[in-house]
Amino acid sequence: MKCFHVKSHPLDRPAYPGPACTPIRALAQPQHATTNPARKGVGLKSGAAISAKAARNVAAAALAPTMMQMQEIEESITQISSTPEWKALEDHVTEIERTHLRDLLRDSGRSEALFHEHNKVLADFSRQRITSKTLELLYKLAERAKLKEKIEAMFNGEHINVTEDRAVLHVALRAPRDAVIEADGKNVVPDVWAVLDKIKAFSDRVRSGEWKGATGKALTDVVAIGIGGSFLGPLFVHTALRTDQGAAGQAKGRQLRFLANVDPVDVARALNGLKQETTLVVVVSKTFTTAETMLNARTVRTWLTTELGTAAVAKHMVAVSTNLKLVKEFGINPANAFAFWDWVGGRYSVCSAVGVLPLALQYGFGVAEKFLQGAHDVDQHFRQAPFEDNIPVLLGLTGVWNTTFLGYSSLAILPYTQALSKLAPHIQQVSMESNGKGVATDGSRLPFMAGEIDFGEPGTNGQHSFYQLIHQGRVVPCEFIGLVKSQQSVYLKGEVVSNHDELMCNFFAQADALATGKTPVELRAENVPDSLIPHKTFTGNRPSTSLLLPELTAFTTGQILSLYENRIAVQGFIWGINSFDQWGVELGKVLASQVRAEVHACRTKDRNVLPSDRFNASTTRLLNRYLAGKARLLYPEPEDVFPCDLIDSDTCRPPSSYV
Ligand SMILES: O=P(O)(O)OC[C@H]1O[C@](O)(CO)[C@@H](O)[C@@H]1O
Repeated sequence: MKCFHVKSHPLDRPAYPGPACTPIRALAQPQHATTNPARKGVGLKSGAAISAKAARNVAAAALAPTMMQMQEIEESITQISSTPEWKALEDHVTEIERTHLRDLLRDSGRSEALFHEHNKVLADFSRQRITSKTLELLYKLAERAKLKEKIEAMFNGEHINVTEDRAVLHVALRAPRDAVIEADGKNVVPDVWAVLDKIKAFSDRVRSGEWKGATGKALTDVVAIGIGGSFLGPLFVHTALRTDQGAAGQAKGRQLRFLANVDPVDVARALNGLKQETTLVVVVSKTFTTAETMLNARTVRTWLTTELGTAAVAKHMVAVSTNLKLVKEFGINPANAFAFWDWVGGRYSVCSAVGVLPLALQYGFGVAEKFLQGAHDVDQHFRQAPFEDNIPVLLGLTGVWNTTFLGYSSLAILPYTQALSKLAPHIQQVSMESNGKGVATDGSRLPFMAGEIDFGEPGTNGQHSFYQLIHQGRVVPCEFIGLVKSQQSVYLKGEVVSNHDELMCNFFAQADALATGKTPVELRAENVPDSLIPHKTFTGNRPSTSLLLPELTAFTTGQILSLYENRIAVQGFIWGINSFDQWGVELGKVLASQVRAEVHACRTKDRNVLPSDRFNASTTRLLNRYLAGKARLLYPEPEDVFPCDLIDSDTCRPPSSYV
């Protein structure tokens, strides 16, 4: 195995040049009020001790009208946990604790009322620990939290992302061409469709072979470089479509791969077996400053240009970003850049060029468009259906009920199809980066835990992994997703059921097993020895929701995406938090850059030991062990011109002339 060393490109910016990432402090936090970075120069003095109310007023006066509207919405409800509606739900918990799902499920009228359907998406909430009274109380909480108004504020392009002073309009990315959705007084839909049209034209040219690489060959393979929201959503959709017959038929002879991790192992895996002359690289980064993505982009650019020459970048590299200036500085022709906008959050960007470009290159624009239509379909349902019949709202409300009131802090996402194996990783980011917050939108500290811990695996694999815990250990609310029809049909003559039926038998059985459990009485009736009865007893009463869809296509994949995105928004709106910023991610980035500076100093100056005052004793010791290790690699001084040489991985050193 060889590794290669990459010289810096003349067009590269200095390392990690992004704006200083000062985590925002709460606007209205009494002891820590400070400047809102979204409105430079109008904040409060750091450390000033003022009342929360005064802070809100000063901050509000300095904010845009749309942000003030949002503040007004919040004004009457902060904190949601001090309202009578919240208290009523807390009191209701004792009533629910006296019930058991085993009994609740005997009431067929209740079950009937807890089924909801939208455009063939069937949702069964009957295995949630709820009664009609629970729902009534949750609707009252939603009213108190101004859920309806907040949903409207989102669709109307108000700046509900208050800490970044931005609209949150990913719903506009999947709106039909003739829709009107305004952000800051401008209809954004024509801009969205201008980019979609550009993607269609470009992907048609690449797929037809009209767009040729540097050696005149058609580009059949695509490597999409991006991380977080610039990776997980597109990977989820690509994984969902790979075995869909309609989509797969469009992808014959083509490959789509992703490179996310800055780990050189991921580079090696992503490029393994690919030929530069038939590869198109899509660099996907909203900011175009993300350290991992930019290093990977430079690495792959070197992989291309070493083989094909510098001019090949024009034919082999395109970009998706909101930062077209940096795209140009990187060396990608702006004509080959696909824009999106700051009103699209990274984790909500799969319906922008972030997802649509790689998907259109792989499956054709028509398939990608169906995905957008599916997401739009559920957006419409979310905006229009009464809460009592609104699947994303009910998913969100039951999520709040489970997490906040019943105290179950996690959620298992359990699709019974391998094609949805990347749903849980995507939703982990959407949910946990959105709702993993410790402060309300006004900056006051939350007196309760927001957010939930999301994880999941496709059934039945998960059953042989962590289901023991969810059946008998901690209570983990589950979301089961099943399909009536599989993407692949297999039935072996003589088998009791088809392969898909076998899979789905588990889908139905698991939800009931969790709800009803198994009692000692039942076990005795089955002659289970007394010594084993405690081990085989399952208390049951473990909540779940089942979603049943007709099949998994581009359209229904879009529906699933919108169900989750909007469910997560509902939870954030109820908790009174800003689900659309991610300041928590920044702290780690800042610390990583301090470590990077020290590692660089050690590598370039052949300094063996870190000065002891840089980090704590633990980190210093670990870093010293790392720096002294076998993988030690000496860098040339920065001014050295360093050709892209392959280095032997045994010594992991560049050629001796450069050391
Ligand atoms: O698209 P970018 O700007 O490279 O950012 C990648 C990801 O980094 C984050 O900012 C933090 O993980 C995400 O929100 C985003 O999706």
